Amino acid sequence: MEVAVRVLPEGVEPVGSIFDDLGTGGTVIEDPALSDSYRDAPADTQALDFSTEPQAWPQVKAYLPVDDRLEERLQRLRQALADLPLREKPELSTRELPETDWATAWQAYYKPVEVGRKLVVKPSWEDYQGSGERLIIELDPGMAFGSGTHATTVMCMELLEEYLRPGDRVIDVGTGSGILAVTAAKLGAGSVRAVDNDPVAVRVALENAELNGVTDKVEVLESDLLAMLAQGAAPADLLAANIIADVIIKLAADAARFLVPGGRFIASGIIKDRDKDVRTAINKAGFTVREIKRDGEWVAVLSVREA
Ligand SMILES: C[S@@+](CC[C@H](N)C(=O)[O-])C[C@H]1O[C@@H](n2cnc3c(N)ncnc32)[C@H](O)[C@@H]1O
Repeated sequence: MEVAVRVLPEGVEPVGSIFDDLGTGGTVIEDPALSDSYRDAPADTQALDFSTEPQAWPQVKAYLPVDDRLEERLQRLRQALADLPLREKPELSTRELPETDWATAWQAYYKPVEVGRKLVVKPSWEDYQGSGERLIIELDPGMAFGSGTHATTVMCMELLEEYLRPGDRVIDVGTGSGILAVTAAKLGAGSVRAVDNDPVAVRVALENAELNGVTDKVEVLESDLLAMLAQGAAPADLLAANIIADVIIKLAADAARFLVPGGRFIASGIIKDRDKDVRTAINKAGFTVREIKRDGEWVAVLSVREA
């Protein structure tokens, strides 16, 4: 059930706290004043629907399961709203929504994506009828980043296709769904060490390694960047990191330490305004930039560790 409370601006936070206490697990705030401030803004706000004149007060919405606790929760909500010391009483409305499996609704829009010359990313629940020439990366990204549809992932996969050599020892930093780790294994890497600081990503990456039958090659660890990969452990021939510019800058010196001379460093997640800063850090860490890929706002950089 959608529960909406229209309230004076100063009541938005208190209403949010009331919803928190009810255990709604999050709220939506629709603030006409905020929408008005976007009204004259250009291009990227065009998706907002201004077709109906907004009422003056903001609205706080939350969602409750329709179960035997609903009536008691609504009663507590009404009481808490009545107790708020506001100049005007908030207005409460409720609306029952059709049952949808929100957690999996996105799956309907996730289809196989061909990447580069030799790869295809296939959702685990979809069929793919290709010519049989592409390597299939089976994927269920769940709550982890890395479905193969983001420009940064695609550019990293294309660079892997181009620069990975059979038998390479690979490190994938910020593995997310494990998409780059699995791609590396399928392209012929000898071993892949994948790390992420998000335990959900670690679990999902392992599941995807299993789905693709590459657990003999892919190891997944929870780690802040390279912290859990002991210094002095086997060096790598190729290191990929699709995170964000600031993290790549922080990682560059360690990446150089982990790579053999001539080792390749694929860095992405770089927004184009930060491209120069990242390349400066990469050069300073002892790499020579060999290739730069761009797609819209995003940049990926392939560099090689100098001898
Ligand atoms: C943009 S996603 C990339 C996922 C996947 N590698 C891809 O190319 O699609 C970045 C991932 O880096 C992880 N990450 C961010 N900061 C990190 C850190 N300090 N150490 C390890 N992983 C990190 C995030 O949890 C996220 O899963």
